[in-house]
Amino acid sequence: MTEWGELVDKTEMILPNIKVKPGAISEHVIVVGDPERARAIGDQLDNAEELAYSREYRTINGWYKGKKITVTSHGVGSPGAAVCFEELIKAGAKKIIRVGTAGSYTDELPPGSLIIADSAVRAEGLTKQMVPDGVPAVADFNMLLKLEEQAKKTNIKYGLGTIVTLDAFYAGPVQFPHMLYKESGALGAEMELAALYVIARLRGVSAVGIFALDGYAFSDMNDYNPHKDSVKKAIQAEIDIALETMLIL
Ligand SMILES: O=P(O)(O)O[C@H]1O[C@H](CO)[C@@H](O)[C@H]1O
Ligand SMILES: O=c1cc[nH]c(=O)[nH]1
Repeated sequence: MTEWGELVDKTEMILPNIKVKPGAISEHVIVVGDPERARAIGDQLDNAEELAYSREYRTINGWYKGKKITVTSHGVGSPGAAVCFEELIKAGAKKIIRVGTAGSYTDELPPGSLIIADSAVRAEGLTKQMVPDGVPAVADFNMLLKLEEQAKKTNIKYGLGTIVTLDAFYAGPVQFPHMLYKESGALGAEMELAALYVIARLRGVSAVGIFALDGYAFSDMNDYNPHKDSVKKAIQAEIDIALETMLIL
């Protein structure tokens, strides 16, 4: 008897949200929040081709120094980003580097410097619906070492440590617990890394994250301006570090 599954032509299958076919991407994937950043990275690749631009998810294939790389934007916030990470993994992603921006917790890492995140605090809601409390959100150790190896070759300042993944960007009457996390050892805050680390570990793939600091997490986000030259320079530096890391993975 014919099984229902046999009637589905897998070559015609398309992932519902990122709108990419399984197998159409590289195993080496860079993920970024901003579709414009995805395009900018695509501009640095040879023979770049946009595979899809669906919702906030823009996916570009290209070649960096002879290595096939895919770049995808995942938008802002863990739930939407998680959809992207899951579908990228279904499409064939095995080594994922998040190239993001974050707010700093410390004067030792001023705007314009970088954080390489060995771990993320799960201060968001998405992973709580997926795995129990206490499950850590951690980087792949090998990818972390390789990423730091490349960062050391540059003269940009970076810190290696924990980043906090939050859901809210603009505060309400409830204050963000930034000071508590800072005193607990975190270096900065962003909005998607914990989801990436938890999902990568769950699905058996590897991931790491690097962040350009675009301000201080404690400051009033109504004055947020991530478009300063020093931040643009740091974003370019982390893109270069991520691309060079892909060559040795
Ligand atoms: O610059 P990206 O990669 O989007 O990362 C950070 O910037 C966004 C907020 O402006 C959030 O997505 C946060 O995680
Ligand atoms: O989530 C983010 C991203 C960049 N800068 C911040 O302060 N927070």
